[in-house]
Amino acid sequence: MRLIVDENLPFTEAFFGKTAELVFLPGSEIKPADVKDADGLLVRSVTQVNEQLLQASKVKFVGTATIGVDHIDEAWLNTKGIKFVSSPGCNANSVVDYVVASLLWLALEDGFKLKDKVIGVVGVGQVGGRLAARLSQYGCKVLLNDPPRAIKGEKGFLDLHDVLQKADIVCLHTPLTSKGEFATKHLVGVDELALLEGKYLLNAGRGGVVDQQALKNQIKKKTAPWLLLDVFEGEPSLDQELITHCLLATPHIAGYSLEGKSRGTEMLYQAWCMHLGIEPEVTLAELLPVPPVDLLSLDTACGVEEACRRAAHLCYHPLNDSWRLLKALKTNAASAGVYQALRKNYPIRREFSSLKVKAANPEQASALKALGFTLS
Ligand SMILES: NC(=O)C1=CN([C@@H]2O[C@H](COP(=O)(O)OP(=O)(O)OC[C@H]3O[C@@H](n4cnc5c(N)ncnc54)[C@H](O)[C@@H]3O)[C@@H](O)[C@H]2O)C=CC1
Ligand SMILES: O=C(O)C(=O)[C@H](O)COP(=O)(O)O
Repeated sequence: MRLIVDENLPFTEAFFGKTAELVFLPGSEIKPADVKDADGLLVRSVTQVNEQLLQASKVKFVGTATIGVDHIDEAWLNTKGIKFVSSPGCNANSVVDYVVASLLWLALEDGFKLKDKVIGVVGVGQVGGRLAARLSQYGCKVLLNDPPRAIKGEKGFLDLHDVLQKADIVCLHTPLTSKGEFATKHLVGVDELALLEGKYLLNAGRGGVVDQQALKNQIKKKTAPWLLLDVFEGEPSLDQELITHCLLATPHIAGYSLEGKSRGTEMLYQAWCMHLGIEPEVTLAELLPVPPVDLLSLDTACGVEEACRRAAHLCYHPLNDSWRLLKALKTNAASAGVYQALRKNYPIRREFSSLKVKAANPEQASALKALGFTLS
């Protein structure tokens, strides 16, 4: 068995080594000649998997270690009987950690309490659902928009414009789709952006969900929302003018916790074993290293939100990623190269749940638990 593997998938040797010969390639450079004699292909979001790539190959198994599947022509794979698997939810906690860490930073910088804000969540699936749960348990008022769920009769959802009007902070967590009743391409366009003036807009879904040109026009008119963007239209190229305007701009790394990326590999390994009709022998639990900080012990002098912020930023501070991106873009005009290099050399980052926190009082304990930390 021969597997072509994106070199940015962690633990592939440990998971797949006994079952196949592995050929590692940069994901954006995988070509038809590379996959011609392969049995399987393991990718991330940067490989377009379609007829052009696979028509002359004998690949019978394609796996993406990502939640998003907008880089995969699933319909074509289906017609060819090629087994396709994605990794639903693999890095959802990582994205939620990213959002929570970002909002706690924002609250400090802009002088508000996160708990006092109304948060709109657009797209209430694995990511949006977990984000909404954490924030509402923390005490925020959370407004939800998800028409595909609402139309099935599920309760608790509002119309998009209602959410944009009523929320102080809007977080986008839909997939990118361009067909069908609920297509999300440019879901946030001129009219929606007009409702967001003076508010905060965080996008950690896909860049194309926001009409970037409309956003840039709004920036010129000084009516744009404050932006926290992890994803951009046209990646890997980045619009430097837009990035300069962002409060936080990160190179599509919201899902890049070690746990999140590795869970993707583990999910593909389990699907590959099933495809081969063998029992999985390796688990992620035995591969993950011990987290670098064992225990955070908080003092009672630390206020509840400050306690959460300290715990969050001990695990992850989004400003580090934003600073690295801005700095690299200042010294390098080729934004695609900067984007790719930062993602390829991403430092190890652990999820909130990996940190044990000793709270000083019950208020701290319940807020920390709500936001995803493990209480000691
Ligand atoms: N920035 C990053 O690093 C990451 C980004 N993502 C992106 O986040 C997206 C969401 O991930 P999950 O929550 O795991 O996916 P999911 O499939 O569990 O949830 C997506 C939700 O969006 C809803 N939705 C679809 N069309 C909509 C519309 N027009 N308006 C409002 N809601 C709509 C769906 O009904 C669903 O509930 C992924 O598709 C991916 O593109 C995912 C992981 C990491
Ligand atoms: O899972 C997803 O969907 C994501 O957006 C991934 O975090 C993106 O990672 P790459 O595949 O682009 O490395």
